Amino acid sequence: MSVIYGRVALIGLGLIASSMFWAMKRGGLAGEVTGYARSAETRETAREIGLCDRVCDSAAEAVDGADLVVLCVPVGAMGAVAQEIAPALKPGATVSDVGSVKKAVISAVAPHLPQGVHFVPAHPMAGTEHSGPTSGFAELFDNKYCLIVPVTGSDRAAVNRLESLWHALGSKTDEMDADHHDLVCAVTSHAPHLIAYTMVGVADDIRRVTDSEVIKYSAAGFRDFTRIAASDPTMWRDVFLSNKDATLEILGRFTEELFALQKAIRDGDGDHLHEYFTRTRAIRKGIIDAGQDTDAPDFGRGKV
Ligand SMILES: NC(=O)c1ccc[n+]([C@@H]2O[C@H](COP(=O)([O-])OP(=O)(O)OC[C@H]3O[C@@H](n4cnc5c(N)ncnc54)[C@H](O)[C@@H]3O)[C@@H](O)[C@H]2O)c1
Ligand SMILES: O=C(O)C(=O)C[C@]1(C(=O)O)C=C[C@@H](O)C=C1
Repeated sequence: MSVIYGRVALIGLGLIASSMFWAMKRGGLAGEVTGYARSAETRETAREIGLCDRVCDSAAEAVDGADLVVLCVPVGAMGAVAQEIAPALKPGATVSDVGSVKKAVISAVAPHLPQGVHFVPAHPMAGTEHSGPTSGFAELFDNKYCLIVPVTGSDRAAVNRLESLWHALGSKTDEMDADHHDLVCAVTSHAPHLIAYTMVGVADDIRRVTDSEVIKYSAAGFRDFTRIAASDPTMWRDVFLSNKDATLEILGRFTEELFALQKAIRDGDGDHLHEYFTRTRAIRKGIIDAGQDTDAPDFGRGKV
């Protein structure tokens, strides 16, 4: 593959930025990648592990001369970071982000960007429960979607160039508007995380009664919940506070359905439970048939 941006700056050196860096190196997609993180400890770790060609001690220094700047900080920090880097941005540069919420990030970032700088928000639908500079790996984005959320007046050439970077990082891309993005992610990612956090919290309360049995006897189902519930607290606090409306809408529907299932159990309404579980099983089969569960081992195929 060939160089897509001469100079890329990554602001915030955690899971997503480090994975982008290793994937850019894998494909030779950037001439030079600079990086900046707020904490001196993170910058030191980045230097030690060779994360970024040059780790800078200020955000302004990192973005100086960059053709692409990617904001990889928690959603609640995006506005302040945009304000900090704005005076140092090169005219004609593209600013993008990888935030899990789009409407709030666009409102926080766009007002700070000078004329002549292109803003192309994006969101890779890929991650793990790990965070920090040592957690990234080049394959994270392979076969995953990256959602591109152009803003009003986004320059087409800048959007296409960013999409070509995500393709070269291994991802498929789709474009959508911010409202739609935030609703889709509330369903597919944000509400599920809150449910996992809650379930693990409930188990932790019960553990005090049953000693360590909850962990000792937990099989795959609960363990998967604990993986999700181990995700970074700062990141997820910011996601819920920034995608309030869509998350509350989905949680409202979730609660209604939960109550209906609760009633079916109390009433001994097996038909209701069976129909419901048959419908959800078909959804899983649809995902696998569409080849979208790239993490699923073969045991899933053909059996559901
Ligand atoms: N983790 C995921 O699964 C995932 C997936 C897709 C998108 N995202 C989004 O990507 C972004 C980064 O997430 P991550 O998982 O890489 O997080 P992370 O916690 O691994 O890394 C965040 C980095 O930002 C730095 N940081 C925090 N505040 C800062 C500030 N004000 N200025 C400069 N640096 C600052 C932290 O020190 C850390 O290095 C978030 O907006 C998140 O919503 C995360
Ligand atoms: O795989 C995981 O651990 C994730 O939580 C990744 C996940 C998701 O919910 O799918 C988390 C947040 C994102 O913004 C995008 C992807």
